[in-house]
Amino acid sequence: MAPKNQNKPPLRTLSALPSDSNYTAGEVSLEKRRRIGNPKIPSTATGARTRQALAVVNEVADVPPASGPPSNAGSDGGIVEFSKEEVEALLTEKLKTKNKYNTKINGNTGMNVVVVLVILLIKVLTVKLTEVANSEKCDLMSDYIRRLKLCIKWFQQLEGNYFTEQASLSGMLESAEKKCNEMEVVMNVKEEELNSIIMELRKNIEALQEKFAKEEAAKLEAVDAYNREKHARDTAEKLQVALSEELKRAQQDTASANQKIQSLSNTYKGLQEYNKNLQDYNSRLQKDLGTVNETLKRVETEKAAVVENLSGLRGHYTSLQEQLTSSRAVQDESVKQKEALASEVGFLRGDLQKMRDDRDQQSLQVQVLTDEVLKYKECTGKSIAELEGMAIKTNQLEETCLSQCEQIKRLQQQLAFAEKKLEMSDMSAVRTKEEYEEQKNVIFDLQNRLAYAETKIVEGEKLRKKLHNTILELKGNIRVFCRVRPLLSNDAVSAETKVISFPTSTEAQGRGIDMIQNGQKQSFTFDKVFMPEASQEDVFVEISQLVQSALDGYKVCIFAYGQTGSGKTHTMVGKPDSDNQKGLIPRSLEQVFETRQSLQNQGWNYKMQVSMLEIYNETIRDLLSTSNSSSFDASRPEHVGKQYAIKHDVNGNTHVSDLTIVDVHCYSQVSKLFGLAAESRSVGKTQMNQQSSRSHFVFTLRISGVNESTEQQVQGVLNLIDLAGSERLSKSGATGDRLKETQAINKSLSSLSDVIFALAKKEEHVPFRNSKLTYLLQPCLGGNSKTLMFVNVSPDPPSVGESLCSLRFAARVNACEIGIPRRQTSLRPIDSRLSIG
Ligand SMILES: Nc1ncnc2c1ncn2[C@@H]1O[C@H](COP(=O)(O)OP(=O)(O)OP(=O)(O)O)[C@@H](O)[C@H]1O
Repeated sequence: MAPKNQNKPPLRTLSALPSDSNYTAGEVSLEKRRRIGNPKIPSTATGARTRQALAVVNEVADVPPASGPPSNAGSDGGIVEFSKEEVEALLTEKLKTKNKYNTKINGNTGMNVVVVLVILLIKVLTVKLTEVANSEKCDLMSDYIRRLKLCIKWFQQLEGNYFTEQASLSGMLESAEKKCNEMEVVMNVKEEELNSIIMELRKNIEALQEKFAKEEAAKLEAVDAYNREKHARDTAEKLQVALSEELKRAQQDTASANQKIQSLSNTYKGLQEYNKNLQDYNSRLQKDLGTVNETLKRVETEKAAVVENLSGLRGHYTSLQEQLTSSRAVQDESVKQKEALASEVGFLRGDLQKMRDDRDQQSLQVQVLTDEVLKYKECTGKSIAELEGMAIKTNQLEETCLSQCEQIKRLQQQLAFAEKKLEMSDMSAVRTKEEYEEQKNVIFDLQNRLAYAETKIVEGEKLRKKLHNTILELKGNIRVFCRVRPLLSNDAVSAETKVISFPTSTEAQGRGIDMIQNGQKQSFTFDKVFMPEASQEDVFVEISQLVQSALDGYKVCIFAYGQTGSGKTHTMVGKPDSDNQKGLIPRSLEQVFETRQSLQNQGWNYKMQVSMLEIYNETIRDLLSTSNSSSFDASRPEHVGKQYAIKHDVNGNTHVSDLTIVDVHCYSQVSKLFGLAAESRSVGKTQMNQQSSRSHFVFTLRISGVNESTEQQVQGVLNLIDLAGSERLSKSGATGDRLKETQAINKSLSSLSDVIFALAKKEEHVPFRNSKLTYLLQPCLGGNSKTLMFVNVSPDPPSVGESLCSLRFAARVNACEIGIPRRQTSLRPIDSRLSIG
């Protein structure tokens, strides 16, 4: 970096200052200073003035003047200028004349001139005072004093001028320095500006260089492109030339083909004309044939006329005979002429003989020549054979050539056809590509829409699940349906003994049931009451939503509760092979598999597992175990060691050890499993429809669903249970094993009832008795699980007591669930039989 003062303007020396008015005084003062303080400076310009000034002094001091007298000599008011020499002369003069007054002055030559002069003046005054008497020298002294005064005055003035000049110079110097500083600031600013401009310019240069490089590259590319284009153009031109030649040939071919076409068309026209002529001819012939036929007819008529004329002609014949004789006379004359001519022929024959002789000689000559020719021919025979061979070969080659030419033509035609085809396929490929691009865009659009629709579906599905669950929750997580079976043929039927009726009031319609016992009517209300005529389908419609909940990942438990023979098995199982009579279990499974199929499109993949067990006398039996036989025997080796222990994990899933769990993919598989289970039940298949079921049948479907696209997972359980029929111990009259059986059933039903009842009341503490059925179902009964209880009722009058028992329990559950306070219900406490342990 340049030093700071480098850019400063050079300071002006006084001598370098311009000669404008501001500096005039300075110049004058400088000149004066030179004259006074610097004796070395030659001052020829001031020589005249010096002499003039000295002249004034010399005139007074009696010094011979060099020029005329000074203008202001002797005047106190005028300013007399003194040069250094004059001042020195003045001092020297004084020293010469008055050396005795001041001997120290020589030693003070270096003092200030003014001080010296003042001292001198004082001394002179002193001398004047002391030596006033000396009148001779008085005048000289007074003159000398006057000049000294003048000199002092001049010096004072000079000094005053000098100070003012110094002040003005210092002011000028300051202003110059100020200006310099300002200038320096301006210069600094300008320098910065210039630096920034330089930077910008550098950047511009770099950008321009980059641009230049790019443009250079672009130019090179353009040159390359130009070269390529040029090359392409050359080849195109060559191609054009070749093509134009081909075009010419093609045009010639076209012209010849046109000519051929012309000739062919001419021929065709000729043929057409010929054909036309032939047709005309044919028509003419047809016409002629007509005319000939007419002529023939005419000829026939004319023939008759001719026969008529024949007689006339015979007369004419005789006249002709006469003409014949005259003609014979003429013939005789002609014979004579013939003889004359025959002699003439004899002469001519002699001439002919001569001619023949000549001919024979010539024939001999020809023979000789022919022999010679034969010899030649023998000689050339071989060559001819070869020639012929060659000719044959040539012919063959020509034929080959012709066939090849034809082949070439055919190939050329094929080539042209193929080229056309190629062109067309190129065009179609371009079209196909365009279509492909369009299709791609369409597919992309569709994919976007699909993704959007899928997200919508997923959202919709979530909403549906939520709403579905909300609806079910509003309906109640524990619901109770009552189903009354129709009277059977073996039921005791009479109009008077009708024990069940259904209220028709708006409030209770479809939900209420009245039962009469001993003339007293008892009313019950449920979520839904199915009358005897309700079909299996009607019942299923009401529970199908729960099946959907199981697919949505909830635990669902549907069971049928009721007295023996009230229709539990009919409701839950029915006749699986009959479309109308199949029960809830087959229908639910059908729905599950149908829904699984439809949900597959939404990305859901379900795994289904089935297990079926029976709880008989508080013993769990695996109905799908292949080792099962028609009757259960705990002592059998295959049954030994299988504990079927029930365990619940932290996730609320139930596991039964050793229980057979089968993966199923369709309803038919489950149907087969039903057959297997039926054979394994404690009541044999053949006895199933005749005997009451004395065990609880638990069908469990575990549903694991994964949706990979939405990364959702569900774990649902569907328990479908056909409970054993309840029976009063007092009524059953059972003893021994039958008594044990009934006690076990009652105990488990009582336990289950207590749990459900507690859940319905939303009690925090759920009672649990030592019942395997209750323990097995426990996770499926509480929390967010959905429970549906069917209370099956028989309309058979002898069953009224049992029916009332079931209805009371179910009605209480229902009343608790829908929030009716316990004291407002007119229901009696649960039947004591349910507490029997
Ligand atoms: N809604 C109905 N319609 C027609 N018949 C029915 C109906 N309900 C039950 N039945 C018939 O009544 C009889 C007894 O029914 P079911 O065996 O289902 O009773 P249950 O309650 O299962 O008896 P248990 O407890 O002794 O097993 C059967 O013959 C059955 O076909």
